Amino acid sequence: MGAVTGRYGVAMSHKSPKDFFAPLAVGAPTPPREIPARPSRAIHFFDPSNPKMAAKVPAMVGTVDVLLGNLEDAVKADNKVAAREGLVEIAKATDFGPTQLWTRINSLDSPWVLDDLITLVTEIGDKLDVVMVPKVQGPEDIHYVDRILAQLEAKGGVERPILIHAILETARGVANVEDIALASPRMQGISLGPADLAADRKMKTTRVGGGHPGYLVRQDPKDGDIQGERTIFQQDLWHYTIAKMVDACAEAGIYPYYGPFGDITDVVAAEDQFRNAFLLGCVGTWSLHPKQIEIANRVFSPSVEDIKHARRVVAAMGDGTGAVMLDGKMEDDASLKQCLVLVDLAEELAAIDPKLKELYDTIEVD
Ligand SMILES: CC(C)(COP(=O)(O)OP(=O)(O)OC[C@H]1O[C@@H](n2cnc3c(N)ncnc32)[C@H](O)[C@@H]1OP(=O)(O)O)[C@@H](O)C(=O)NCCC(=O)NCCSC(=O)C[C@H](O)C(=O)O
Ligand SMILES: [Mg+2]
Repeated sequence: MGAVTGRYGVAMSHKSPKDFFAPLAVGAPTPPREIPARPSRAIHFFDPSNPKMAAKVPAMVGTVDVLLGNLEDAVKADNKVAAREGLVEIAKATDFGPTQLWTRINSLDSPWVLDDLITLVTEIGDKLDVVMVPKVQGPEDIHYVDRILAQLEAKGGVERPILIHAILETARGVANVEDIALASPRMQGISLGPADLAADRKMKTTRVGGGHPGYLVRQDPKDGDIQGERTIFQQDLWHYTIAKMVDACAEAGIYPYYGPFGDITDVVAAEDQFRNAFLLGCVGTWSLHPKQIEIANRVFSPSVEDIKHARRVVAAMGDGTGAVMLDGKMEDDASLKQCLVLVDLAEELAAIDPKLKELYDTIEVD
């Protein structure tokens, strides 16, 4: 098949389904056909060049689903090499048990990223689960990282393919989100990067994620009295982007995440933001401070009430077809499927979280 023309008349070439799943370097591991559903409720960021933070990492193993050594923004330019080397040291010295180890590399237009990839994959490639790539603009960025990872995995003798996670933090990235999600069999997921995205879009916010009191809808005036008391409803600045990202991820069979919530002290609003993302289909969020881990673990685990209801529906639906009445509400094949999303998630989480297992095991279905 010949070349086709994509957006803006740019020539695109086809790849056969067989080639899509072939290693991109001789000796590299075969890319995965499915991305395993591993719990990742909180992706906890730490700066490996910060001795205080680094010292806390070993004790966090088992308390958080993902530990992420951050090399990009929030690490001072003078500390980039120290952060990279610090991550290698921590990874070599730590047994991560059930906790995944991820990294966020520097952006693809930075002078550090090539050394980030070379060092991390050849030194600790066997311990790294996922490489998070910031400021992804389109599938070409994923193809670039995909090929380099394959070359380095082959060079370093890495036996398990390292997965790729993209951050959605440019307007062009949002426009291309479906193509990004489908760009490689290594794609694990996508996170919202609200701070960079706001800047790139020229939104007039100065916060790292969360809402804004000025983005609102006001109740209509009563009896034409525009000066009278009127309720205001603050709106969600991120709804459109998160929903678009969730659809792209669902189509590709990968996982969507909310990103950072920068107001560390406002644990209430952080919980709201995380819950909105959970309800909309995200599987997790970032944690920037230890106090955000507990919030994320709680919000991204189905509640006892949800699981109790879901199991009642599963039991009532028998072979899964037809319609039944439960507590005055109609349940059918489609609501059963929604309930199974929660039941399956509870099982995945219970497998790695003994406290949740105990909690879910005690639920009695009447
Ligand atoms: C936000 C922080 C700068 C706050 O740090 P600090 O002022 O030190 O907080 P505390 O005094 O409350 O800290 C108490 C102790 O806990 C340790 N600590 C703090 N944060 C972490 C952490 N993330 N991991 C492990 N340990 C942590 C402190 O060292 C204190 O220790 P001790 O003194 O021994 O008791 C800081 O939390 C921080 O830098 N967090 C990470 C920030 C980050 O990674 N930012 C980048 C991601 S967001 C982003 O990039 C935007 C996105 O891309 C977008 O575009 O939207
Ligand atoms: Mg960013």
